[in-house]
Amino acid sequence: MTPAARVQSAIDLLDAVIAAARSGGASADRVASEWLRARRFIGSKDRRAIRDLVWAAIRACGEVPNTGRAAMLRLAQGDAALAALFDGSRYGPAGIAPGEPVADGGVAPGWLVEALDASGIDEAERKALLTRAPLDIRANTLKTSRDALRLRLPAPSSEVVAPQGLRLDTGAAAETWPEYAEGLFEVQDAGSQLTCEAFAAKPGETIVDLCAGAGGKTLALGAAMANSGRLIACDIDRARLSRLPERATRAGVRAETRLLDPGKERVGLSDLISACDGVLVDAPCSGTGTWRRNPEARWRLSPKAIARYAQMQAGVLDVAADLVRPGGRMLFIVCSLLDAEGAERIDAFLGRHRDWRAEGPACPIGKPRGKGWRLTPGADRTDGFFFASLRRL
Ligand SMILES: C[S@@+](CC[C@H](N)C(=O)[O-])C[C@H]1O[C@@H](n2cnc3c(N)ncnc32)[C@H](O)[C@@H]1O
Repeated sequence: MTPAARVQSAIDLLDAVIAAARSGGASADRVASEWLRARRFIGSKDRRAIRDLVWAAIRACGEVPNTGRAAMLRLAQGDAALAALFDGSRYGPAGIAPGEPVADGGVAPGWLVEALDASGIDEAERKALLTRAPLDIRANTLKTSRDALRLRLPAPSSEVVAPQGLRLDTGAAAETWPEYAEGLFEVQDAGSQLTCEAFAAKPGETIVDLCAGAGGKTLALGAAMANSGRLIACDIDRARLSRLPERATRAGVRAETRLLDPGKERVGLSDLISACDGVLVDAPCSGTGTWRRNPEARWRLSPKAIARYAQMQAGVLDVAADLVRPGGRMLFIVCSLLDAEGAERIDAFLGRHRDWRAEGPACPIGKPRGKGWRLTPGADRTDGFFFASLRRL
């Protein structure tokens, strides 16, 4: 493929990503995988170059662009070599017409920039939300140690502040390595690892991971508990939860799974009311802290969506509160940096539950935010998280 043909392919793929974002369809990652699967004739170097162009264009556009070409033109505004590829060559994009529409730049839609600003995320931090994320892994202490793992890995790594964390170069194909198949490590952002550390699950405890999804954090809790005690992973999403047992088997983690009925969570959890030492609430959220990995997610948000997430967060917090024994604890986590999904949710929870107190979560990096704690890509070089540690009196 010529460089210009790669640009035109990236424009075509962007059109598909934009259409999916507008209609609430599949994520950019899935759209790209399907688009490339249907074009097997495209070689691996070209695929990588097309993907890189598409993701760079997504990062460059704060609002959902009208067309893939307008998005690519926005990227080309800061890149003369890219602009020169709009040369009308065979398979390449047509030349740039005078006054041709260019997509808006910026970090995010205006209302969202304002909401981040009001939540103490300044311009430098907002820009950091769109940098490329490193690839972090967590040594699985059920099977190895961080030092032993480091010696076995086929690529260089550096230690991160999370006690079992290692950082690899972006793009390392870690999930294809035999050490991954053996369950010696999991791919998990260092910030996510630190939230699990802050929860401090211990052997012998009864722990519920209420919003377990496919088990990213469940596996870390299982390792911390050394498979002693009871670990119950719950979710309302059958497809996500069904991926957990296979991952747990690979990691050697013993965990029960429970599919809950939305709105009737307490029915499915009736045997665990006031019976848990701890409940982890990794609540559904807008994901504003994970734009480094999913930059197109910011095209899909709306004030209404944030309000819906806030309502869901209040709901799962109240369910979790019923499960914790007196003296027990809960850790609320969101990968969002908006106060509406973080500090404000905790204030509202404490207003509804007078028998609960917030405790400063133990974390070696980050900053306090309201009654919780925050990790940010700019200051902490992790995904963005808000988390709060709560104790039942
Ligand atoms: C942030 S994701 C969890 C990610 C997961 N803990 C991990 O580390 O990979 C939030 C999850 O909450 C689930 N969820 C939403 N509402 C819920 C509810 N009422 N009860 C339990 N889970 C819920 C969603 O299906 C989603 O899987």
